Amino acid sequence: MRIDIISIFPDYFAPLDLSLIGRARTSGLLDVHVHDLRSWTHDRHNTVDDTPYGGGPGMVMKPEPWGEALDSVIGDASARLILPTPSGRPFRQADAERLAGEGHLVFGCGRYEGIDSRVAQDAAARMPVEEISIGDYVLNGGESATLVMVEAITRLLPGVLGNKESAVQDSFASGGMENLVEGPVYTKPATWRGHEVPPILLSGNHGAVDRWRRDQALRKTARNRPDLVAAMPEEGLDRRDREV
Ligand SMILES: N#Cc1c(-c2ccc3cc[nH]c3c2)n[nH]c1N
Repeated sequence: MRIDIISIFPDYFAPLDLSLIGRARTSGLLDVHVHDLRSWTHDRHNTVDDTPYGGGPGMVMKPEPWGEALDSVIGDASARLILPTPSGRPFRQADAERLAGEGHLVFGCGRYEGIDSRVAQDAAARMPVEEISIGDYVLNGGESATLVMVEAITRLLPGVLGNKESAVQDSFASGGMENLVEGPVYTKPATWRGHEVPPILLSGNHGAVDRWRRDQALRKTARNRPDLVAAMPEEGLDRRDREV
């Protein structure tokens, strides 16, 4: 997979040199390029914003630099443009799984009051464009959202997660624990500050451990995410599972 990221704060993406994603880049599993939007400005102040038509507070990102940047970065017809925005469709695990199957993703990181809307309109004539939000809270720009989405997507690529990590047991992952959050996890020592590891986990009875883990995941989901429990089909859940 190739990922291009366009931002006025390219240094924001230094974390993509670290850990599993950094290793995936080094090994060639993942090809990430970060671009400074100001590279496509031509005035002495490298201007990327201007006042909004119709008035109102703040500034809007000018279309010209974005148009030139996207023309330059998107050489192939297979690219998909992702625009993080608070007004976008909610980003879910299913989106991460879907986008992990793409060959080329381009992330356009807005700032200020956003990017001139004609940029998405113009791009949509040439490629799929998705406006996506990572949650119902306000950030100062699209960079944090892009980091979140890049991590959620690229960790699913074959070979990125090592033997020590697993995408199967994750919260929200498919494979029988859909729509459940993860239950509690434990490691050595068996006793720590008087706290014992649940004996079932030391029993060696894998069937009983799996049932216990699903029960714990259901309980935690009911406690922390009653919205997910309410959305579950009736079969497979008893009254106790719905108790907080
Ligand atoms: N995704 C997302 C966002 C944002 C966001 C994204 C882009 C810009 C550009 C200026 N302000 C922004 C906020 N806020 N909250 C989210 N969930």
